[in-house]
Amino acid sequence: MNQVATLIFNQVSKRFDQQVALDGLSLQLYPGMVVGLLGQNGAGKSTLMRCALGIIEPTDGEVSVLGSSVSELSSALKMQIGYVPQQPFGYEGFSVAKALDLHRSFYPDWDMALETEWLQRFDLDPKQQVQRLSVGQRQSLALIMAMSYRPKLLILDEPVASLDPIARRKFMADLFDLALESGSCVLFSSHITSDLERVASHLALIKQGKLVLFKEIDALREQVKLLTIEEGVQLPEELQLLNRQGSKVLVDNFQQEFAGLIKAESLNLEQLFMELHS
Ligand SMILES: Nc1ncnc2c1ncn2[C@@H]1O[C@H](COP(=O)(O)OP(=O)(O)OP(=O)(O)O)[C@@H](O)[C@H]1O
Repeated sequence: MNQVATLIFNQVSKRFDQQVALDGLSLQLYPGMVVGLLGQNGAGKSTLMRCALGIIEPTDGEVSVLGSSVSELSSALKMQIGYVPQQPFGYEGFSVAKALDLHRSFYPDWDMALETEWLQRFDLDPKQQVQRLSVGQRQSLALIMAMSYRPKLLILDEPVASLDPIARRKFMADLFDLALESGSCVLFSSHITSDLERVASHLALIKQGKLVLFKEIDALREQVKLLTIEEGVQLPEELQLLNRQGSKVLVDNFQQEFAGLIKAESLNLEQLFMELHS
């Protein structure tokens, strides 16, 4: 790939006292990717995102964003990054319109038409006071604020957790369109595997701070398989072992049948997640 990577993690570790939150994690994301980040509670998803934003510093390793070390990002590059945390965020005492006015003033590339369209999509009333919005409505407002300047890197920490199913579906579909249209790279975490399967171009799976799988969603079904094998069978070298329970073996990079293989099953994302953690 000749493009400049939007986000690079190079052997990044983060420890909080004795707690290892990220463990030698390497990852490269490029424009147009919509990357779903999946992992158990406490796996390190938020820590990864906060390192990518420069909110916290890694204990070891390097993070670079849009070609610059994250600790030395210029103001111009910072304006190319959008972020919605798990729990947004201030603007109490403001109406939705006033909050947007203020937020917009920081971003010269703000797309007013996009803002208006998304206010309507989320059915947000510009006259409503921010502190009277429901949790889901606040989340929607935070999303509009993070997306309306069409950032090159958009980081969303469980963006749809508080949205109702209709708003969630719409949001996910729009997110994908927006990324395609503007060449943005999107990194989002979600525990809703069906959303991930539907909209993400890539899956990044983390377990105890380690990246155990990073793959195009379309390649998952073909290459990640739950194998049942005969006792004592040696696995072919090309297979990458993800988990093992007796004769059941979860592998990546499956290519062809081999002697001693009884069965090879494809898994959906939820099944894969369960098998990886069994
Ligand atoms: N500021 C902190 N101080 C101490 N430990 C922390 C801090 N932030 C995160 N951790 C620990 O690091 C680990 C990873 O946490 P993180 O919030 O990244 O997980 P997560 O995958 O986002 O979880 P969830 O799905 O529950 O949001 C956890 O064990 C957590 O307790």
